[in-house]
Order: sequence, then structure tokens, then C-alpha cells
Amino acid sequence: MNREILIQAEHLHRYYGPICAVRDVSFELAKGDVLGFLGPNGAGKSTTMQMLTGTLAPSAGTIRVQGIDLLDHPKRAKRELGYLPEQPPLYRELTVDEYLTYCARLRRVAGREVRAAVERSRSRCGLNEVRRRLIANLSKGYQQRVGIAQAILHNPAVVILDEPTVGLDPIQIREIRGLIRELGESHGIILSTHILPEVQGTCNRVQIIHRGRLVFADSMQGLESHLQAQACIVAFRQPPAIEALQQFAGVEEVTELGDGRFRLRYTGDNPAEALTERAVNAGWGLLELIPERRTLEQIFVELTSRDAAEEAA
Ligand SMILES: Nc1ncnc2c1ncn2[C@@H]1O[C@H](COP(=O)(O)OP(=O)(O)OP(=O)(O)O)[C@@H](O)[C@H]1O
Repeated sequence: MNREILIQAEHLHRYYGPICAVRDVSFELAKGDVLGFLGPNGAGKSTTMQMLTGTLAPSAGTIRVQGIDLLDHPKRAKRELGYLPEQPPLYRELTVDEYLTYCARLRRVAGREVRAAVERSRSRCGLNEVRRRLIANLSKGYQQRVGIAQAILHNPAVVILDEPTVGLDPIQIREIRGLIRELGESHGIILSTHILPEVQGTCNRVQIIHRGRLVFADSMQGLESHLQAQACIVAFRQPPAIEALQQFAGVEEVTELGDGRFRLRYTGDNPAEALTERAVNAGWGLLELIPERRTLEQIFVELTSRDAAEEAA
């Protein structure tokens, strides 16, 4: 399958005086990608986002947007970029339509196309009903939609969203995530966040940055296989002796959890099939067999603490 590459970042570095905030970061974004950019506070997310949007020059490295070098041709490259900063740049005293029209002019949308561009992004972001309302009087969720609408006004290839659901209630969060997934079908999206479920619910690729370096980059399926712990929980009505469970091929450790429940840690092939067969034949009364999953939090902590330990060494 031919992936249309929208962003190519190569060997990005950024120093603030002696502090290296971003170190040798390289990645690609293709059309249809919703790339989650995760990292703890101070990891270098905002610095990277600012470099990608052309608001901060890298100390070294290159960024190409649809093949156009962002440093050599910033105006042309920025036409293909839409950006929602952490604090949406809204004018609260304007109505939604007035504000979007103003943004379209700033984005140099041709005069005769302004109306259509405003209508398109307003509709896509579900803002038709509030088009004549003052932004100041909208809920935070609707204000965030207005922020996203300004980012897609000029129909850019890439949309960069910095912490887009911070401060929203659960229903608004669901709506904004749905909107992001929808936008991902026709744009490439980079979503910077420190909210792990946001990445699981919205993105098809994930990158984790820690102390300025990428410590993880994979597809969501790749991440899923990391999440799959080599362990399962089983429960029986007539539990066997623990030794009987230790005898299954690959089982390394069995922990009794009480009430006929056990945790089996294994290597290699999942013993579930053999276990089920034996449980049926021996009349153990299998009640539960649940593969255990690690949380994204656990992986995140593992990766970031391993990185810190390596650095200390
Ligand atoms: N203008 C600046 N001058 C000096 N140091 C800076 C500047 N901006 C950021 N830094 C430092 O660079 C590092 C990366 O900061 P950055 O804001 O990119 O991280 P972040 O991942 O976006 O964090 P957060 O989630 O807290 O916003 C931090 O150590 C920060 O203190």
C-alpha cells in the first residue's frame, strides 16, 4: 500500500541555552494517520509541536511538509498545516462566524472562497447552531470546536492539536475525540497529550517522548501487543492443587488469589487451550479465563523509568 507522507521530521534537535529539550527526533506522518504524541510534563512535546508548526526553529534537523522544507519555504509549507495550541487563540468578543471569517483572511483564503471555507469547517465541527453566538458565551467544549474549526479552515493536509480535551467534561471529551477520528480520515493528525486513554481511543499510531528523546514509536496494534501481558487469571468451582496448574507447558509461576482463582504467568504459547481441555476433562468447573493486560500507564512508567536509569548509568 502506498502511504502518502505528509510530514517528514529528521534528526530534530532543540537547545535552550545548554538544555537539550529535543534530541534527535525523527518520524513520519502519513495521510490517514492519527499520531498520538505522548510524554510527561517537560518531555519536549510542546517544543516539538512548535517546531513542526514553524513557530520555533530547530537547532538542527529538517522538517518537510508534503515534501516542502519548512525552514526554506515556511509560507508554502505552513499552508498545509493547521494548529490548535493548548490555549486556543479565540477572540471571545466575536461571534463564531465573525471569528472564522477573520481567521480565513489571516490564512489568506481567497476572498470569494471565504464563505464556503467558513461554512465547511463550521459544519464539520458541528457549529452551525451556534454560528451567531458570541464565543465568550459558548461552553468550553464548543469553544474547543471553534479552535479546531480555525485549524482546518484552509483545508490543510496536517492538523496539529495540542492537548485538545484538557478541561472538558466527559461528554465533551467523547465528542471532540469523535471529531478528531473523523478528521483523521481526510487529514494527517498529530495529537499531543499526556492523557493515555485519549491515545487508545483516538489514535492509530503512538510515539512516546521522554527527556527529549523518542523512547517508543509503533502502531496501535504494536502497542496492543505490548499491552498483552504473558499472564491470565483463571477461576474454578472445584480448584485443583496448585501443582496441577504448574505442570502446563510454558507456565512459569502460579499465584493463588483465593476463592478458587489463580494467576498464571507463562512464556511462549498461551496455555489457555490446554488448560480449558484439562479443566473440562477433570471436572474442575472452569468459571473464568481472562487474559491479563498491562495498562498503557504501566508501559509508560516502564519506558520512562528505564530511560532514566540508562541515562543515570
Ligand atoms: N523557552 C524556554 N527556555 C528554556 N527552557 C525551556 C523553554 N521552553 C521549554 N524549556 C524546557 O525544555 C524542556 C521541554 O519543554 P516542553 O515545554 O517542550 O515540554 P512538554 O513535554 O511540552 O511539557 P508540558 O506537558 O509540561 O507542556 C523542559 O525542560 C522545559 O523546561
